[in-house]
Amino acid sequence: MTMIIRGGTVVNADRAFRADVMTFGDKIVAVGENLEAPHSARVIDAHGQYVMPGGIDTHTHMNLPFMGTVTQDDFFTGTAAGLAGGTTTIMDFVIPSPQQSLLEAFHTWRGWAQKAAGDYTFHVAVTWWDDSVREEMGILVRDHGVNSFKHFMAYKNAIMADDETLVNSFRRALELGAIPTVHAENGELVFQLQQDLLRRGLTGPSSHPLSRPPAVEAEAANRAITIAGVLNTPLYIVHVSCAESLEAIARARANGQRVYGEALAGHLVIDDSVYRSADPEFAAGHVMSPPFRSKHHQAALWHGLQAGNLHTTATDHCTFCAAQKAAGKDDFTKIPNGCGGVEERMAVVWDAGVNTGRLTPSEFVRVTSANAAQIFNMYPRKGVIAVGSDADIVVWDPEGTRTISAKTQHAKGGFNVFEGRTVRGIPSTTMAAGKVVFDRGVLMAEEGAGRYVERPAFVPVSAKS
Ligand SMILES: C[C@@H](CNC(N)=O)C(=O)O
Ligand SMILES: [Zn+2]
Ligand SMILES: [Zn+2]
Ligand SMILES: [Zn+2]
Repeated sequence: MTMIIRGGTVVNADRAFRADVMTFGDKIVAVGENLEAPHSARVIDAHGQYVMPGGIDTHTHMNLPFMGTVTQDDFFTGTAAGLAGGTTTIMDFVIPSPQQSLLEAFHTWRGWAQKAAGDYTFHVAVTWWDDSVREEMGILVRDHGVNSFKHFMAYKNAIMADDETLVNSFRRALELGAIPTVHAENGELVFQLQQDLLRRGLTGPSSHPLSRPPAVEAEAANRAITIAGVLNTPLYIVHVSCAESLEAIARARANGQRVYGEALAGHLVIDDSVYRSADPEFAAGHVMSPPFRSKHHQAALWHGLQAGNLHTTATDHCTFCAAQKAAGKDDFTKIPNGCGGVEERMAVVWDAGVNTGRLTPSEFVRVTSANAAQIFNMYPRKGVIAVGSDADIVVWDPEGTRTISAKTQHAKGGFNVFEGRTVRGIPSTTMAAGKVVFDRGVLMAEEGAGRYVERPAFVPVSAKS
């Protein structure tokens, strides 16, 4: 099936230019002005609109068993919601329990993801260490297209990685040409601050941010950066939420260290006043880690994106409904951590980034798609409108508006942290693997149409000779 997207302005990370885009099957086959197309081609009118690479969300958790329950969105509903928002690839996480085989967990997650409507790939978490973990990391890189390994420095007594695991795993990742990534919070400090708050009877959701102050995040970010520096490995820090972590990243990068940072759309526009709401259900709905921060930290994150010390935007989409969140109504440490956003990310970043002049359209593409594709070695298959690239394309209406609400969202969970926010700049059409999956408000996601995206290891040049 040939499709021709006519009359739009193509926006890649490097430039924006007037061009038609023609696709055949799941690939882009031509980009240029006034393209000749077969009469049978389906025409998509993009006049007055931008034609951009499909979004890549570097951080989601569909179907995640966590804190005694399972997220509301599975791989179908979660990827379908992403397609409705212009995100055509998600990067999710395989999270083995301590002592569980990484390979066994990988195959379990692969099974869950069969129903995905959009493309997906996995970071694999290293939650424990012995020689078998070392061996299986090699198999995952060599045979299964994994090139990133996640480490939770938080979640003591659950999936927290201690320094022995961090150092061994970082070293192994370097050997394999894979990149280590971290959830940077000092899990011991969080645990003890939580116990202090509970002992004082401060059991409500407003205690959540008090147990995870910025310094608790920055300590772990600094530690991960130091370990990576000593071992000479690259490092990707997920959901950077505070100025102090950003300072650590900026310092490391200024010293030539290869450190990347990720900002969540929620952290960019929502502040910590949500935890002081008189409605505990509303406050609990915003419990995620790291917590939403003050506007001071939000400003720092925007500066980080503009300065090139933050590279990607993501969501950490990890949805729980009110009944699930209520597990912690008498003890905030039992509130399942996580919020949604996979559908709203691109419109929120466009509205708060491009409409305010913080980001150009090309910089928007850089932080919503291209950088993710390059950092995780999916470029130019993903992250660019170019001949030979996947036909993952979002036609973007810069004047279209939408008021975000749980009532109209496609994700499950019945709650939306962006509730009531009106955004200007929304997808009018999303194409995934050459198929129109979202068009003028109508979602046509197909269960199982999504593909697992293998990501080759980064092979040192010397090894090629
Ligand atoms: C478990 C997962 C989702 N939950 C969260 N961020 O609060 C994460 O920590 O990234
Ligand atoms: Zn995390
Ligand atoms: Zn996460
Ligand atoms: Zn429920």
